[in-house]
Amino acid sequence: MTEMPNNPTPPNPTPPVEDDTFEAALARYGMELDDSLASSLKEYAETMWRYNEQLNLTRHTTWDLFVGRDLRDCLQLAHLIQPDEDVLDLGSGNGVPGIPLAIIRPDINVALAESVGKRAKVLDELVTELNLEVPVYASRGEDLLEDFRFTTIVSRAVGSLLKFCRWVEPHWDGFDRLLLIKGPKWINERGEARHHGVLKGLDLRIVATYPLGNPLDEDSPAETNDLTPAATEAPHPSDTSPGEGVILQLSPKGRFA
Ligand SMILES: C[S@@+](CC[C@H](N)C(=O)[O-])C[C@H]1O[C@@H](n2cnc3c(N)ncnc32)[C@H](O)[C@@H]1O
Repeated sequence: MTEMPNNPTPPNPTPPVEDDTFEAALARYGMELDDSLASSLKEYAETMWRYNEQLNLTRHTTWDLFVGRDLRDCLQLAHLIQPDEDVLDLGSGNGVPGIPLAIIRPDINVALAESVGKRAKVLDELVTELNLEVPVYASRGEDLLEDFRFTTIVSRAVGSLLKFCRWVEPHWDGFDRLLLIKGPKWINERGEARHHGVLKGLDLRIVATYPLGNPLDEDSPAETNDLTPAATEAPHPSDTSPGEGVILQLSPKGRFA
């Protein structure tokens, strides 16, 4: 007769793992992408995560974070760019938003600027591996504006509004507008920028707002499938809830009437 163990193995306390696949995360966030676009974006994330094992590029290493934060920001941004624009991603780091933007919008020209040489080298290898025609500059983005012209500079998680305005202030002839992806703290950043007078002569508009929460979290703001940009007129700050992401557009007054 087989002896029963004294201490039988307890039931596995780990809760059932959610379906952690790209496709399941897209469905959770209500994003419908065509198969070839989804496959290119998935390839980007998987390749970037592989490089992330050698060099710290991102902390967004689950499909929920990639889809809910990185991809959501990039899809919002993609709606705001006109065909044929020359776009610079300033402070590209892991390639967000520039690389997904180049994949989503093959009709525009995207370049990446990354000031840390090792990261720029990895970005260069990454775009080569993904067969993307995206130049990577190992340089401070604002310095590139001495030699190149862009229609739009895009950026996420690189510097406060104050810092950005100071960096690009001497270079407004080198580009038409800035599109900055920001979280709820943008209102404080605007206060700081105003306090230092760096917004004088500039138009600041909110050109997109969208919920940041996880759709599985009941406390998070309601998710919508509407990826169209929100109003182009800046609403009152209280119109954006604490859980919202925004895209801010800055341009010299009167440039975009
Ligand atoms: C926190 S990471 C953000 C990366 C990515 N944009 C994202 O949203 O995940 C900021 C990156 O910007 C780079 N950086 C900071 N200032 C820069 C500048 N003036 N020009 C180019 N790169 C810059 C840093 O080296 C770093 O890799």
